[in-house]
Amino acid sequence: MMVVEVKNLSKRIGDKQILSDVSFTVQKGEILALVGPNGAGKTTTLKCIINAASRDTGEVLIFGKPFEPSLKKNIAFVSEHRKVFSRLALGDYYKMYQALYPNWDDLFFKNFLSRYGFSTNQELSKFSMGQRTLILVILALATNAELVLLDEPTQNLDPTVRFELIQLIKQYVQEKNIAVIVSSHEIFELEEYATNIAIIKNGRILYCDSIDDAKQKHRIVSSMANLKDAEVIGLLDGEVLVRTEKDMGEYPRLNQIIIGYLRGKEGMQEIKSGYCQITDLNSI
Ligand SMILES: Nc1ncnc2c1ncn2[C@@H]1O[C@H](COP(=O)(O)OP(=O)(O)OP(=O)(O)O)[C@@H](O)[C@H]1O
Repeated sequence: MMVVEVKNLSKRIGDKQILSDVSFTVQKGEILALVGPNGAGKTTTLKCIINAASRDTGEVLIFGKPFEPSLKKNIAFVSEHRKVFSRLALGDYYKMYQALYPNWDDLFFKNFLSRYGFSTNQELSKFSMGQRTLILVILALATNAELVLLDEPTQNLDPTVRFELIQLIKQYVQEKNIAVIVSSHEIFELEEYATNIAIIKNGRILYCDSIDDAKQKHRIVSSMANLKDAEVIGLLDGEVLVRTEKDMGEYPRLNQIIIGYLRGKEGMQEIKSGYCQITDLNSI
């Protein structure tokens, strides 16, 4: 079932085009990773989905409908800046979320509290940035909302907590059959939990697909390979990411697909007669 449909979203601020014709969909059971460099438009896209930022053109449908306030109880969002109300304790947040979200999963949240031993009397603003990130992501999952948006959910987390959180997100999506959109720079860890990928650069989606299909459709080949039946996507160190239906080269890992699209063909002198030549890989 379709949870989010983003159709041809464009947005300009002043004379800067922030988003250009952004389109993708997210279904139940999917974890879509929105990846791209700083300033690519990831946070703006998330904000447009939850109606926290305006758009110039395009459409966003959530559960098949344009945004309306009643949808809020079915959407949870963890923002990039982890802003929290000063003076509100973790216990206050717990009560607030419980009241706002009718499907609140109390057992899940209580298990989390006992697992980490966090005091509900401590002000949320007094937790470390990593602890605050963890708490806000767990609060978002405990809402049982059918759409969860997480901006950089593993930022500032130590490796153990990061691993546990990734497992929790994965397990939670599978068990509850919800949809998650994650904005992330952590391209090496995405393979562990994302099911779909949307690569964004300069406000444009360069590629969007399920990760399994993306791997099927691309190959890593030598820079001197015959590329007659392949579309060159981008350069990796000494190798090339290509899109092809031919069984050539090796299947890529997700991070190679992402880097290939983000780097593009820059540094490639020319592609002629089916062969590509690399000029200076160190310049990429
Ligand atoms: N309110 C604003 N006024 C002016 N420019 C803005 C505003 N909000 C965002 N931008 C610009 O829009 C672009 C996209 O920003 P956005 O925060 O969506 O990127 P991002 O991909 O989330 O980046 P990061 O990975 O650094 O968090 C940036 O160039 C940013 O400077």
